[in-house]
Amino acid sequence: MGHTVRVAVATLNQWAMDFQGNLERILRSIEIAAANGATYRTGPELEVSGYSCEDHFHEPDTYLHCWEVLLELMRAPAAQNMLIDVGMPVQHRNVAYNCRVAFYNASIVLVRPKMIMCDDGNYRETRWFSPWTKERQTEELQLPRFVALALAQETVPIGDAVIATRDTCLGYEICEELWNPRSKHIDMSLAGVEIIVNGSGSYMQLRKAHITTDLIRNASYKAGGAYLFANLRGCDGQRVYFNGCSAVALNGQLVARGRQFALGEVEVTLAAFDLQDIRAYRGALRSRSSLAASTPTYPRIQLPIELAGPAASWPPPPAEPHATSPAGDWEYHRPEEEIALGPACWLWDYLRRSGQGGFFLPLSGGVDSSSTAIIVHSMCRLVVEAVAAGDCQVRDDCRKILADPAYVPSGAGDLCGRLLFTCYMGTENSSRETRARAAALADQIRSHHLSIGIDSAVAALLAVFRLATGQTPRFRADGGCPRQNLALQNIQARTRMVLAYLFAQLMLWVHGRPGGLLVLGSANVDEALRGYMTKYDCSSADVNPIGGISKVDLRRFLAYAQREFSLPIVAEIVQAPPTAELEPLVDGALAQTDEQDMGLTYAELSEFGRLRKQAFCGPFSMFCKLAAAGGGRDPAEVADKVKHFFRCYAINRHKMTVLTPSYHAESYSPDDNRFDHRPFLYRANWTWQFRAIDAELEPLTRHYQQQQQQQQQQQQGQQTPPPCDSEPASGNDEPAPAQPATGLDHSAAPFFSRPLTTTTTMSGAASAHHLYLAAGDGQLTVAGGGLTKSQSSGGYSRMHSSVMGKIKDRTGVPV
Ligand SMILES: Nc1ncnc2c1ncn2[C@@H]1O[C@H](COP(=O)(O)OP(=O)(O)OC[C@H]2O[C@@H]([n+]3cccc(C(=O)O)c3)[C@H](O)[C@@H]2O)[C@@H](O)[C@H]1O
Ligand SMILES: Nc1ncnc2c1ncn2[C@@H]1O[C@H](COP(=O)(O)OP(=O)(O)OP(=O)(O)O)[C@@H](O)[C@H]1O
Ligand SMILES: NC(=O)CC[C@H](N)C(=O)O
Repeated sequence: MGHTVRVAVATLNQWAMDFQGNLERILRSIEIAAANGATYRTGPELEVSGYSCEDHFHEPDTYLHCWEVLLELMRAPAAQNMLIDVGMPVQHRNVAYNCRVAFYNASIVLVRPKMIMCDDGNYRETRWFSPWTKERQTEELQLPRFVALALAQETVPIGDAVIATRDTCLGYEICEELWNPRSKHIDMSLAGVEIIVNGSGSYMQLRKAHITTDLIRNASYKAGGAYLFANLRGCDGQRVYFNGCSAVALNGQLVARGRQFALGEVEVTLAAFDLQDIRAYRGALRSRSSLAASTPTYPRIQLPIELAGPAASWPPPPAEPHATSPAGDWEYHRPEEEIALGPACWLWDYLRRSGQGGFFLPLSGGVDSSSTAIIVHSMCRLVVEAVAAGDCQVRDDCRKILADPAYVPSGAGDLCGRLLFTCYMGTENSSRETRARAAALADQIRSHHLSIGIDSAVAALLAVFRLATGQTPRFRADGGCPRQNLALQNIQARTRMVLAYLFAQLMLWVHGRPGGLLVLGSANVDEALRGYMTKYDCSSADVNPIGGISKVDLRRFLAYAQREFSLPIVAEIVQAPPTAELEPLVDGALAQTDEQDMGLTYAELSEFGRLRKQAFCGPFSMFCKLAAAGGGRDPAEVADKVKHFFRCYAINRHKMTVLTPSYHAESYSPDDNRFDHRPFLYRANWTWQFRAIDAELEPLTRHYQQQQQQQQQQQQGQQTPPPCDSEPASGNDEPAPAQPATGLDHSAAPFFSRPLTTTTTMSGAASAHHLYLAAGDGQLTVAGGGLTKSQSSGGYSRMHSSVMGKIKDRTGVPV
């Protein structure tokens, strides 16, 4: 008798409503598990139906087909003599639950419904499912008649129970239950559950991967035991990319892990661990043991089998290409790598599942469309690597897309030349430089490139207008008013979109291939937020891989791609000032740059975007935060920028309702369709809110002016005493914090570039607000205790300004 258990954790690239494909992928993972001697197999959340079925979870068919798939799995030869659980929706007494269903041979052992739902970000679980709220209770689930008949089993326990085998005990927490402060693994592990299993549907966001790993590691460190985390990976039919990273942790250490980004549809992470190590570890945690002694027990479903076996009986380590182990050191991808890999994998899923023959991209030679082109190139690199590594699924998908049954890519360039069609669409306002940059990039990534002129199309449309109205609109440079100037820009931009769809439909016909191309969009998140885009121009496309990524991160990505993918032209693309090139040159010089046009820099926009969505700031608190961060800026200037931003945002919010579906990469995404639910008809002058800013501005401006005077005096060599309200309170100064690990790019942040310390404490709601405010980046950097309450009793606003006066930067200068 051994004590060592070998477990298999499956990472699956499932597809919502693809019951056939999902069944095959689950089966494949079971076969790999069996071939590698695992006695237990688990997989991701809702793996049978796919996670993103959404309102299909209201359809009885979805439940029916899940039970049908389950029966198929239970009958499979590879599934015999192994404890297996799968994620699927189950209805019990007219309530739908998101469940793990455990079975052994021909018997369903337990149905464990999810107890804590996820409703943040892109998640909407309570729209379809209810949480199981009866703690440590089970009921009998009446199996559907055809299942009962097939299995000769009428009912199965459903509820908050665990499975006790002869040698160990196993329990479930499903995805969000790990993220919640009352995580289910805590009570279960105190009640003697040794193996905690988490089937997840966790999607990727930039800089998020470490969170899941930390949670798993911490869970098994504090509670002891084995923690099995199985996640989905890829695009299952929605904007998100499921994040992979399935892992096994034991007593605080990761012992096996799967990949975050990969094209393979099935990956099985194997791990073996000694149950005695869990017992020894837990026994030595004395505080845990005394708590465990008084912890109420769970209903235990007795299963008379053994999960452990003598290691000698196992087959030799896997020759399987899809099996990975062990963990080694967990390496996180940097954000720029995440951009290179995540959207690339997502695009691959989208392309092969859409049945289209490739991509068409209007390539302007600017940062955004170039980033999109390079992401497709990155996708081609991944495809070539996977084919070279022997992934037949990827090879076959590739052949199907290209309609070439014998195709083997000779390199990423070769594949890119067949999959990606780029097109520069110049007008008389386009410069030689952007045309040349687009051509050079196409050459370096080896896309199939065209460079065309669209002036005749624009002229034809304007002729129709002239004929109908007798009027000829003029550019500003020729004496036209802003309305005419804008209309003349937008007609160029929209003509590009019409032509893009024409070329996408016909380019494969021209090349003698069947099918059409998906049109790629490259509008970026910040421009969308500001409304600096033409509705239904090339920002409207079939799909947009960069629509959730800020310009700041895109630039980092381009720098990375230049190096890693050897694309020298990218240096020029990054350095060139972003411009739309829709207005005529003035005296041969560029008359239009994006930042000038927008009245905001991209760095500022990025900051506003974060404050609006991630910090939930309205105009007033956005102003307060930015004014507090100071950076030596005139508060009046900050107020103007904030108002300008909110005005533009309000006027243009309607554009978010028709944003092209894009890869979800950031929690500040303004995607109105799924993620950022707001009105699209605003009172754009924000009367009430802007008045609050103005009231706040007055004392701040006074203070700012004082400060300016002081600095001038200091510069003139005069020693002047500091104003009384900026006197440091002794003992309260803390050293300036190290650069916080919040993901904020301080090098690019215009307002928050200086970490702050404060010399005051505050009380009540206002103080909490402003403590955070002073830090400006989610990190409290405030000296503790010892200060009097604000003298102000005159309400929120006055208290705020008195506090503001006491906030200092690291050199002690009040801001
Ligand atoms: N609340 C509301 N709900 C629904 N629709 C609303 C609306 N308010 C206006 N509209 C409609 O929206 C339309 C106006 O939006 P739109 O046509 O986009 O036009 P508009 O926003 O006026 O102009 C496009 C903007 O993009 C900028 N731009 C500059 C350079 C390059 C590019 C580029 O794309 O290459 C763009 C340009 O400077 C300008 O700020 C109109 O049809 C109007 O009736
Ligand atoms: N001269 C052009 N040729 C081809 N496509 C263009 C051209 N100008 C613009 N586009 C397309 O229209 C989209 C929106 O144009 P816009 O001027 O707003 O560019 P952008 O969002 O700043 O992107 P980029 O950085 O790629 O120029 C671009 O991303 C690109 O796909
Ligand atoms: N499916 C879920 O329960 C998601 C849980 C979690 N909040 C995540 O982002 O991964």
